[in-house]
Amino acid sequence: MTSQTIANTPTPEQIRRAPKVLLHDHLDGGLRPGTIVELARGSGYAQLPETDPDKLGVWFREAADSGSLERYLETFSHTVGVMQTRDALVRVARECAEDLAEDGVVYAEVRYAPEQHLEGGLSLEEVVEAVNEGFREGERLARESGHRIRVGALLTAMRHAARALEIAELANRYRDLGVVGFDIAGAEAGYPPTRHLDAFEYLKRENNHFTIHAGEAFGLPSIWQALQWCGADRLGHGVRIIDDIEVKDDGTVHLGRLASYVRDKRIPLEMCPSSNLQTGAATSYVEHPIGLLRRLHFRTTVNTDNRLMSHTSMSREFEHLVDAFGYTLDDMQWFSVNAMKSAFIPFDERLAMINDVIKPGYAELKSEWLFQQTASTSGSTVEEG
Ligand SMILES: O=c1[nH]cnc2c1ncn2[C@@H]1O[C@H](CO)[C@@H](O)[C@H]1O
Ligand SMILES: [Zn+2]
Repeated sequence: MTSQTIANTPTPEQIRRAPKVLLHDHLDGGLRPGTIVELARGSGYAQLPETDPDKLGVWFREAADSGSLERYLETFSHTVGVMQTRDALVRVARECAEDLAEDGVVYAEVRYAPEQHLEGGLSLEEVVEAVNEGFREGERLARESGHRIRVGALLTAMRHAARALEIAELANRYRDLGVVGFDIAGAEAGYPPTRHLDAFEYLKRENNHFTIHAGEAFGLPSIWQALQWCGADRLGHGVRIIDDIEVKDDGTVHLGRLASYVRDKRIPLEMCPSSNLQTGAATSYVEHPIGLLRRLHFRTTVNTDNRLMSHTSMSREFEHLVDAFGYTLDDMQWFSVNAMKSAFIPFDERLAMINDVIKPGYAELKSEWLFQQTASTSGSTVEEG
């Protein structure tokens, strides 16, 4: 191993400081346990399984660790349950932006389903405006404590419900006003994305952007529909694309037509390793398809999905991947640039984030070893030649 590769294996501290880009994070999957307890107390929500924040955090992680997407999703009734007022939404969104910024995320697209936050009498518009306000506050507070982050919202429609067109119209109305795109989420098996074709066709006519949760709890047909019937710009998870890739005994790799299409068209895959382990979409970090997909140069990105349920953060996801695959700061930069290229904000802004924020951030981290080595070993590892 050369000194360069030793230095390039990032420490947890470097991973945290590295500029990271997050495309797949659910607002209602990332609350601080302490906030849930306080919001429940304030609103009279009495169904929480624990009222001690630490125990509640453990409860979410364990309950979500069920091996099935359906059971994983049941835990959201408690977070959604305390997000029914304007103040609660502003607070949760503000803390989300602050927590991501603290973790070194410089750009995030955070999604939630407005239709799930109407029980306290808010309108869809009031929900969107409250969340946007929280994100703006969080960005400002982050800046005051020395972090820079930009957060855009994705509006999600629930795939078992029938409000997708309405939510797509909402996303279009709030375009350039804090909302950057649209998504569908919820149980995948039995709810193919083509159920919501009208919403996707509407968004295409409006030149708007959308991603679809596909290839998580269901396989290739779901990915195929999301791309070829619905026209998704990105795939939420998409891990099952691995079913269309054959690795032969001699190490050669054969891609089926769909996997080839995904790679050739540079379709971004929003991969969420820890979440996949909990829902049974993958068996371990080492065996997670992200390793192969990155090697094969698919447009792979690293994401959190639900920081609360998966007890994770962007830094933790990268720590797991560094452990499993020996990734370096160069790999981290590759994932981050991939994610930024795949964001739903305008091209010039993506480019500026890549050239003026992400690349300089990694260059700074990557250069640190030069100075550390000079100071600590004063030339003892210099090779003759
Ligand atoms: O990994 C996932 N797959 C599918 N649906 C999900 C996942 N994580 C969260 N949600 C669903 O998206 C809603 C809006 O944020 C959440 O309430 C949850 O039901
Ligand atoms: Zn998700």
